[in-house]
Amino acid sequence: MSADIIDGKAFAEGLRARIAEAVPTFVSAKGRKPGLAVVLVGEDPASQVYVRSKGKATVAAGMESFEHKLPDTTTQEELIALVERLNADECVDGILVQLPLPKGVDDKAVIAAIDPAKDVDGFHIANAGKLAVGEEALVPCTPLGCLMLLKDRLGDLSGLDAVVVGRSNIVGKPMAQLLLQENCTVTVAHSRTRDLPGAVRRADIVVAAVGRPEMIRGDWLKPGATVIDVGINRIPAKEAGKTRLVGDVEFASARDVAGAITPVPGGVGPMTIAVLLRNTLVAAHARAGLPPPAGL
Ligand SMILES: Nc1nc2c(c(=O)[nH]1)N[C@@H](CN(C=O)c1ccc(C(=O)N[C@@H](CCC(=O)O)C(=O)O)cc1)CN2
Ligand SMILES: [Mg+2]
Repeated sequence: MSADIIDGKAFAEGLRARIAEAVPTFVSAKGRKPGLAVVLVGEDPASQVYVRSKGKATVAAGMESFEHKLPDTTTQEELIALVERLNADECVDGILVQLPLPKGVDDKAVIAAIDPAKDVDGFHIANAGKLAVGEEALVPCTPLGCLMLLKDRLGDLSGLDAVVVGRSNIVGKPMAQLLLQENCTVTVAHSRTRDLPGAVRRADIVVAAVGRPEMIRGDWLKPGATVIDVGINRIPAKEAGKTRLVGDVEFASARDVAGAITPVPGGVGPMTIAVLLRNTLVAAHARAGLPPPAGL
């Protein structure tokens, strides 16, 4: 058996097109574009690439992009002062502080300063709490993107066994909450789980978000399982001095056992930015007292 490949890049392009079609409704109602402010502190090369992609995607969707690039000498107080200015800016519907932040800046304190209504990353504890109790919330982009791919592939998830490998606040925990809301039986596994292959083998749905290159192997999987690989790990390639990207799942062996699998790159990654745009439009509508945009 060879698994179907879940094309996250194509799904993300479709979602971005639907967002671009929905934006004019907001513009006609409010007389301005929805606005997303992205804050980058320091010179991390990967973060610079992600921030540039977010800015371009925002403009391509017909929204306003406000980029704030600060030196890595920026203090926590200075960063929080900027967040507070963005909270007060009526033209800003979404605020995103790119992670990781430089050493010495406490990301928890910075995220806590963001107005929860503008928290398009869904990282604020007010949004995390709402998600946990099943209230309307802004939901972290990567897990919401994973859920969209799962529902597109499987339809109703009710009653399925799901394992989430990884318990981060950004992916693992919100992913587990989203799957619970879909009536899955959810196991959250992590580095101290005693029998990780056993937990994975029981699952119809595997979401891998541990940050360990190719850790989950094909012989751990239940035949026909749907595998969502959140890992983005750069490892040395065969050619000297070169690197390649791999996920947390060993793709070659998993492909022979799974029913469907996301590739790395081109699976979950592109969904993160598409869902960010979706969350920005959702936040803009909510702030304006408009009904949520349909079909997103
Ligand atoms: N404030 C935030 N910081 C970070 C987030 C986040 O959601 N909010 N997520 C990651 C980085 N990230 C977006 O910020 C991101 C990572 C990866 C991709 C992506 O499309 N990856 C490609 C591969 C890219 C490559 O070739 O290197 C893929 O998987 O196909 C998009 C966004 C951490 N910080
Ligand atoms: Mg993790």
